[in-house]
Amino acid sequence: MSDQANYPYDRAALRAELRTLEQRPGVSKPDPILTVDNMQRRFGGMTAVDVEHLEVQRGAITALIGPNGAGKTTFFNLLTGFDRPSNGAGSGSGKAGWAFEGRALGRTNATKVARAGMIRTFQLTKALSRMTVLENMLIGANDQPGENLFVGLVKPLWAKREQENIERADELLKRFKLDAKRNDLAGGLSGGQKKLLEMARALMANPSMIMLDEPMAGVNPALTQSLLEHIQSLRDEGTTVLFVEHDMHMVRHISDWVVVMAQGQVIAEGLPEEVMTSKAVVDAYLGAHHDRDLGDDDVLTTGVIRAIAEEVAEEVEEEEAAR
Ligand SMILES: Nc1ncnc2c1ncn2[C@@H]1O[C@H](COP(=O)(O)OP(=O)(O)OP(=O)(O)O)[C@@H](O)[C@H]1O
Repeated sequence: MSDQANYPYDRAALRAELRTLEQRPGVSKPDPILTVDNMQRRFGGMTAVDVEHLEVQRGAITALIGPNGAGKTTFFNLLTGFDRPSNGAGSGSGKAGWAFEGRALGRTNATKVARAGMIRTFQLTKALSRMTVLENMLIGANDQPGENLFVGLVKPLWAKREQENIERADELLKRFKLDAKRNDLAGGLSGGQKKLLEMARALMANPSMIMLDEPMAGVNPALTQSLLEHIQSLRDEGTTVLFVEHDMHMVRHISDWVVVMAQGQVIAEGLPEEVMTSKAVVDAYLGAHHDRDLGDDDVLTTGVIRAIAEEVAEEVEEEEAAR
């Protein structure tokens, strides 16, 4: 799928390498594709994001979890140029600095971040819902003719590029089993199909890293497995995946590494089976939920945390017994 189709992916080797790392916030990774330093975002007197240092491992699926209001979406917005850090960006002391593939992104706008290969998914807005599935896909291409005056002026090149984009869109629609919906309005798709379209659209730009904001939200069980498989196959083809998700079963099953945020800070990092049951993490969730009435759609309730902790403990015991 991505340009790194020949990436020598070996999940066991990657996991083994990650297993050797110290499990603490800000730990260095063997091959980081994204590094973040000193990123702060305040809204009035409230600090929504305060990340001292974070590295995202190339080729891995990294989950970003944390209780409601932890700052995950704000952090995504900052990384992708849709928001600006309160402490400014650049290399000066006290400023936020972040680099993708070694390239500083602090002063880069959202379009350029996307061109650099870091693409996030977007929910279907009203305007996008009124467009067809194919039109949505074409919007995802990084080199839309309309965007580039020079290409727009050179008509034959323009037509060729558009044809290539259509071919790529058709390939992706087939892969995501949306080809039968190609000419339907995107607004008419089911919740799960919309999620697939968001992912397929992001892939039009051939990203080296894809950022998914709650890929499982609103997806019915029939499509859950298919979404999980798509995410895993992206990773297996060499695309780095960073995703925010509340569905802890999904996090546990597909992540190679988990980063936990609470109150704007990274409070823990590690292997899913270890970090998700660590005391600091459970306390962060319980603390956040402590004085609040949980809505029905809060997937991560105290009961779920306990159930996962028990499930993980059983698996660890079985693994140990098998050794
Ligand atoms: N534009 C804004 N103006 C004021 N406060 C904001 C704004 N955006 C986010 N916040 C606040 O910043 C904090 C972090 O919010 P954010 O949406 O990033 O958290 P989150 O971890 O993504 O939460 P959730 O899991 O519920 O989506 C919250 O307290 C939120 O109310």
